[in-house]
This record gives sequence, C-alpha cells and structure tokens, in this order.
Amino acid sequence: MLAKKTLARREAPGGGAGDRRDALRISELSLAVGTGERAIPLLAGVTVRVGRGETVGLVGESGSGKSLTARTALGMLPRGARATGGVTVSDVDVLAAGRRELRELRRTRVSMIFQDPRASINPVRRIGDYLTEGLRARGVPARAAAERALDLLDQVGIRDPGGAVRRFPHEFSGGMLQRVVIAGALSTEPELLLADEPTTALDVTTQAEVVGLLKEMQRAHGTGMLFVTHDLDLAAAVCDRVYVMYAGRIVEEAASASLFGAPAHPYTRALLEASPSVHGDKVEIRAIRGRPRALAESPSGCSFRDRCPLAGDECAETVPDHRPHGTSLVACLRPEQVTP
Ligand SMILES: Nc1ncnc2c1ncn2[C@@H]1O[C@H](COP(=O)(O)OP(=O)(O)OP(=O)(O)O)[C@@H](O)[C@H]1O
Repeated sequence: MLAKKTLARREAPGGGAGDRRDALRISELSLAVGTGERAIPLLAGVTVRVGRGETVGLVGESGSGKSLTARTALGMLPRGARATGGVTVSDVDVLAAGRRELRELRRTRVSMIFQDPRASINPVRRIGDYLTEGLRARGVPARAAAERALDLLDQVGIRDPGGAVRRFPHEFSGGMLQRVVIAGALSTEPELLLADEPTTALDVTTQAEVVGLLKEMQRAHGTGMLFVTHDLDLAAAVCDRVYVMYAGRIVEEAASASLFGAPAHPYTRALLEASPSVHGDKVEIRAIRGRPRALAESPSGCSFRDRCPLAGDECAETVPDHRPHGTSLVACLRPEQVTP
C-alpha cells in the first residue's frame, strides 16, 4: 500500500526513466593523496553522469579506481585527499559540502550497497531497528516507520516480515541479508543508489535473484544507480550505459548494447576477450597481457599503451582526449583499428 503511494509521488514530477534531472554528475574529477613531490594521483579527469532512473555501470580491473569514484558521490574521500572538479548529487555540491550537509545527503538522497552485507549491518541490532532508523531520522513517526519496514521486507521477498524484524543479522543467509540491505538502502527513497560489487560475495543463483530485485526496486522507485563491477556479464545484463575505467581514468563510455557489441577502446576489447560469455560464441579466451596499473605508475601518454597491441609512438606523447567514435566516447588515438 505504502509502496504504491510512494511510487505515485515519485512519478508525478516526471520520475523514472523520463526524468532528465541527473541523480549524479561527476565532472573532470581528479583526486590525489599527499602533497608536493609526494603527491600520489589516484583519479584524473573522471566524468560520469547518472540520470534519474538510469542504471550506469562502472567497469574495469581491480585497482582501476571504480570504488574511489563511486565513494566521492557520498563525499567519502581517502584521508588527506585533495579533489578538483565537480561532484553533484541532485543539486548538492558534494565537494563543497560541510559535514552536516554530507550527513544529510547520505541520510536522504544517496544510499550505498557494498559487496559484503554483513559489513553494512550492526550485528547486535535487530533487523527492524536497522530498517527504521533512517526513517526515524527523517522524522517518520515510530509506528509508520515500523509499518514501512514490514512493507519493504515484503517487497524484497523476505517471508514472514513480522518475524524477520525481530531477528538479528546472523540469522539470515548472505543472500537474504543482502535483500535486507537493499530494503534499507531504498527505505529513504534515495535519488541515487551506489552499488559496489553488490553480488560478488553471493553464489550465482542468489546473485541473479539479487540483481533482478535491485533492478525491479530501482525502477519502481525511479532511483538512479551507479553499478560498480568487474563482471562484464553482469554489467551487460544490468546497465543502460557503461563507463570503462583504466588506471584512474575513464577510457570509454557507451550504451551497454553498443559497448559490448562493438567496443571502441583496445582495453574494452581486451576485457571482453578475457571474458568468456559476453563474447558469445568466440570461445578463445585471451588474458590481457601485463598487469593493471595504478594512475601513479602508469606510463606517459595513454596509460594503457604498455599493454596495448595497437600502441604506436604517438600514444606516448599525450593523454588522448575523449572523442566520439561510432556510438562510443573513447580516449584512444586509433579506435578505428578496434572497430572499423
Ligand atoms: N587512501 C588511499 N591512499 C592511496 N591509494 C589509494 C587509496 N585508496 C585507494 N587507493 C588506490 O587507488 C587505486 C584505485 O582504488 P579503487 O579501490 O578505487 O579500485 P577498484 O577499481 O575499485 O578496485 P577493486 O575492484 O579491487 O575494488 C588503487 O590503486 C588503490 O590502491
């Protein structure tokens, strides 16, 4: 009942996929820790946009900067980090926000789901308290918050919500607990959901159920979702658009269908060739040569050039700008050699 009311309210001002207002806008974000000669760059010129009701993937190998990028939307920067560029959630300037404003932002507009649900829930608090605290903090009366918790548990497929609210986290399996976390993340009807490898710790069947549930809930609530994953199959199945990260930079952006069908960056192509099922009937799996690099240790010019089969001398000279190629925006001097 409550969910339907919520839905109506969300859709009235043009919610869901039709809303053009961005849930998240990261513009030319650069991040470094340390100062002077000791400064270590972590991200360079990262631009990511998530529309309301849109699911946007952030993919790349371990250490490429996916989590750092996602966490900036919550104002969670590494200790001593300096950021330049812009990070806006709805109309809030995250980089300029004070502690109180950030707390408010996290309480009302942005939620995050991590890989391990047990890390997000206090083990000694009952599920009911976990679900109602965000609502209570927003001024929802105790009784209405309790009803809403039951409703949310029902929506995420927890049987016997009345019993579940009295139980503790250890009484749930990993998959069931991740459902509870999803219910908690959506309880405050955030405009933006950051999902950082939300299914990596789950077995394959549970993974599919949780992803299906996330999509369904996200659509119903008109929430924008930034979906961080190293799993291309999952990104292809879940995301409308995808950004590919390498060594602290975005190297390609495209609609999901075109990115996985016709990659324009040699790194995207290499990732696809290293992933058996996204690549369909091409059964030969080729590991990407060399190892992924952090931004601080990447070569001059294009960061990928020491692993790239297409690299030439000019790739060492400058960091390639993003330019359109086919339906992608790609940071490569030779995309026509990847997709003619
Ligand atoms: N506080 C910090 N100080 C220094 N370096 C950091 C800090 N936090 C992250 N890094 C480095 O920044 C890079 C990007 O880290 P990040 O966690 O964003 O990668 P990721 O793409 O999410 O990888 P994974 O899939 O393994 O989580 C890594 O090389 C990491 O070691």
